[in-house]
Amino acid sequence: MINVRKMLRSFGYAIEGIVALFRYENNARFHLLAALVVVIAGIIIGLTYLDWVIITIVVGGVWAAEAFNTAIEKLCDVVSPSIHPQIKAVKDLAAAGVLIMAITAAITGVIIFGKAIITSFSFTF
Ligand SMILES: Nc1ncnc2c1ncn2[C@@H]1O[C@H](COP(=O)(O)OP(=O)(O)OP(=O)(O)O)[C@@H](O)[C@H]1O
Repeated sequence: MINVRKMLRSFGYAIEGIVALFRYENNARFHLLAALVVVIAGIIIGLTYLDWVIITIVVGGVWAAEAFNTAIEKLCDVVSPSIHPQIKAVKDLAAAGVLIMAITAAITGVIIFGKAIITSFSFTF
């Protein structure tokens, strides 16, 4: 049996996590702002249906990576508040995950917006 009440409670905790992520985490706020700029630019330039699907997946990926990274950082700070080489490795790897996803998003953006700009230019001339 699926316990719907338990599912709704878990959903509420996840929403609390999203609110905390964007309220307190500087990098997450930057990624939120970046996504906003992308959406505005996408509307202005008139991206296609498929472009929006890809951008949605990539933006969601960056935010999710940021959430996992923040969770790992917080866990590390509880487990080992003092300096430890393994904690450094864990935090650096978690941060690498975000960077990899952010670079992927940036490359995706260049490809999608590059194509859209070239297409609109070839219409103008
Ligand atoms: N306990 C620790 N032991 C060893 N190195 C650490 C430790 N805590 C942090 N570091 C090093 O400092 C880097 C930054 O860690 P920190 O927890 O300050 O993350 P941050 O990216 O600055 O995020 P935030 O600003 O949200 O705290 C880590 O990637 C790691 O290299």
